[in-house]
Amino acid sequence: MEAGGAGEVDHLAGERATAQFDVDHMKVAWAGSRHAVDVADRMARLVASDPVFRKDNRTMLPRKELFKDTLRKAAHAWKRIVELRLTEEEANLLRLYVDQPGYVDLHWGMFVPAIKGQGTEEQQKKWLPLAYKFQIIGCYAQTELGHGSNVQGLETTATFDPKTDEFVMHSPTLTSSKWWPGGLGKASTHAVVYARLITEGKDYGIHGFIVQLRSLEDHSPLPGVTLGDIGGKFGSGAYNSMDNGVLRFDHVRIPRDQMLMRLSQVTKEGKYVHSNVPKQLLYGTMVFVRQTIVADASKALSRATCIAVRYSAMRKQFGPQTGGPETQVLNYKTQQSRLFPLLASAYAFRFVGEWLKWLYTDVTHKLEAKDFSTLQEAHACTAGLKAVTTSATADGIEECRKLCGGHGYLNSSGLPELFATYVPACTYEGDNVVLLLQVARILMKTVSQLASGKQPVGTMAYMGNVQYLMQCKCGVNTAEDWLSPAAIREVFEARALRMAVNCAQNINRAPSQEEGLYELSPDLLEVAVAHIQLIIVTKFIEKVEQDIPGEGVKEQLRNLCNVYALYLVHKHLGDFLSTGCMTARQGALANQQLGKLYAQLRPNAVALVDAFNYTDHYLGSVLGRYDGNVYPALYDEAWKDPLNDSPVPDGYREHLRPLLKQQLKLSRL
Ligand SMILES: CCCCCCCCCCC/C=C/C(=O)SCCNC(=O)CCNC(=O)[C@H](O)C(C)(C)COP(=O)(O)OP(=O)(O)OC[C@H]1O[C@@H](n2cnc3c(N)ncnc32)[C@H](O)[C@@H]1OP(=O)(O)O
Ligand SMILES: Cc1cc2nc3c(=O)[nH]c(=O)nc-3n(C[C@H](O)[C@H](O)[C@H](O)COP(=O)(O)OP(=O)(O)OC[C@H]3O[C@@H](n4cnc5c(N)ncnc54)[C@H](O)[C@@H]3O)c2cc1C
Repeated sequence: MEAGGAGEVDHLAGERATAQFDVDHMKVAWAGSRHAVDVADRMARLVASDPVFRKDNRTMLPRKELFKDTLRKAAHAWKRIVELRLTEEEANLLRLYVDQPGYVDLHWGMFVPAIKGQGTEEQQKKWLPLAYKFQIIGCYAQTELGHGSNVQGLETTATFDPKTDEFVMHSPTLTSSKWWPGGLGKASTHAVVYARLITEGKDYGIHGFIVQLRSLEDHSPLPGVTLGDIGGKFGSGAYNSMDNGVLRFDHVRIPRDQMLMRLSQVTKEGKYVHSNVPKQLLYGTMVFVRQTIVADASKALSRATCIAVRYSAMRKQFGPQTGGPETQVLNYKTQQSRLFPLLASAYAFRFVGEWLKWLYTDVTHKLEAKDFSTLQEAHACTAGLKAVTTSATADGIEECRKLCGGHGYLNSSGLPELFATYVPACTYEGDNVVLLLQVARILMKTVSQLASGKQPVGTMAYMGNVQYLMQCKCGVNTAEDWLSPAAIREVFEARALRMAVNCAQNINRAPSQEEGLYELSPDLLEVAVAHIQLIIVTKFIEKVEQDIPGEGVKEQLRNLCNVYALYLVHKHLGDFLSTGCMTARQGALANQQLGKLYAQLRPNAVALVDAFNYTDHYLGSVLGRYDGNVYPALYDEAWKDPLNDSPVPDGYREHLRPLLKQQLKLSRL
């Protein structure tokens, strides 16, 4: 927990004293409201003080024990949620702070939303109460051994039999085996299974079905159902607590009313009826989860930067040539230029995540009123932001590990496990490249419609300003000019639009649209990234323009926003120069200003990560401790490794002793 207890020394007190803003108010800005800070605080402390939720031994547990530990924690969490009558908000936070991937994530995160989004009212009435009380455990079984990205390529079949009013679920090939769903391997009793609907001899494509997989009596797989875990995954601990599973059906029968029938129905005679709604609503659960993944990116990156900032403030290496105390590594300009953009990105992702949640809620309300006009915007924003934020976060966690030097490589730093747990976010819920290509295709469509005078809306509205943005010149003359939000916004808009228009022109030169899209797909990725970065920068600017209480809080956020934007200008300078948005001199001025911003951020760095309000339990890092007392913690942690249980290791008698004795004999010859 945080420092302040009797006898504790705050080794970072000096750093905290230099902060130029009110940390308590920054906590509110980060969490979204005073209420959010208070609830999070209570739940984090509840978890941290409960011995069942201990996790410092997690990377040393063999897989079977780790899995059992996950079941124990999930059951205990549920017991506490019921005993304490926690609200949904409190329960979600409690699960977050337990911080161990497990079947409950998929049960609450995908199974329940899939039924809510795609089930009829009657189906929701039947299944949701069972799920809410954990009388059934569900997962989301979409991906197969042969196809994940290409959902329309899935092979599992659900063939309607009008004689018995049932669907027959079948896995016709090895590649049709469901493969990857979390919670499927060992825990789930039910799944929402995506399969090709076949009725009256016709294949109507992919639809969702609720299928019971295991007995509710003894948990054994039901007849015709083959189930198992797909095996160990990257890293120690990490995502290995999750039972990602394999599932095969051998002509398994389910009642007709277990097809999720909100979007389309099959009558008892076998007639297929599609409601008058876009087919893409079938992908609604993925859109929902992609939106939550953006919020999670800021959590993961803020954890990593919290560890790296605190440790860098405490770690010292080298000193002035003239002697004197050694230098805190956080004072090295190279350390700042690697770390501060990541800190700024954590804040940027937090605020764009907040905005995306608003967008998602708004679109959901419109869909309920049968207004589908914002579906494309929701898809483009969730897909693109999921891709850009998860890739940057995965890279950022690894950079934080390097920023902590050798100690960052130890499991006790928390960073290897954080990375191993986080990195599949670049793949699940849509491979990032596949998702960015979706965004790019929508951008290409928007460009092609500009000539007809159709005005783009939402986050693409800037493209309507094509006449101006295609020829405008950046007005920056001094480094300080880069502090203008209007100047920043304009270069990001001009870069994104010009890249999109250039790409569209190149595609038009190809023999066919399809060939053009295929040949230019690497360029299309960059077009999508430029557009999504514009959204993140814009939402950060808009956040800073709001009324933000607390001494110095707005100034710090403005500084972080400028760091984020100018770091991107520096990193993608090639784009900005090649599209003619700015000159090389203006690029140099941006970099000059970035250096000044880092210097202003430096005295606030530790307080800016304190504002995340993470307990030591949640951080799970000896390097990121609130009190900065790193060395005794590192030293103590080493002795907890099972290898140190005895001074002479197992295996000495069989493998070391004979070797050493033989060397002794040889030396006597
Ligand atoms: C409290 C919450 C806690 C949450 C905790 C969660 C923990 C997470 C743990 C991780 C679990 C992981 C789960 C999974 O991974 S589940 C499996 C996810 N799988 C995927 O994401 C597959 C990706 N593939 C796809 O989405 C589609 O196949 C793809 C979009 C790539 C292609 O679709 P399709 O074959 O239909 O073809 P098109 O590209 O031609 O698209 C046709 C039109 O549809 C539009 N479109 C596509 N997707 C969507 C969408 N989602 N919404 C709206 N519209 C969509 C597309 O733009 C095309 O439009 P046009 O016809 O106008 O061009
Ligand atoms: C930890 C984890 C948890 C998961 N949980 C679930 C779950 O609960 N439920 C579930 O149903 N699924 C789950 N999945 C599966 C996940 O959704 C898929 O792995 C993901 O959608 C990627 O699909 P794929 O594996 O088929 O990759 P592939 O599509 O085979 O990707 C391989 C490579 O091909 C590239 N590629 C593919 N298509 C294109 C294209 N059109 N253009 C250019 N490049 C392309 C990709 O960029 C990638 O580099 C999980 C996966 C992981 C790793």
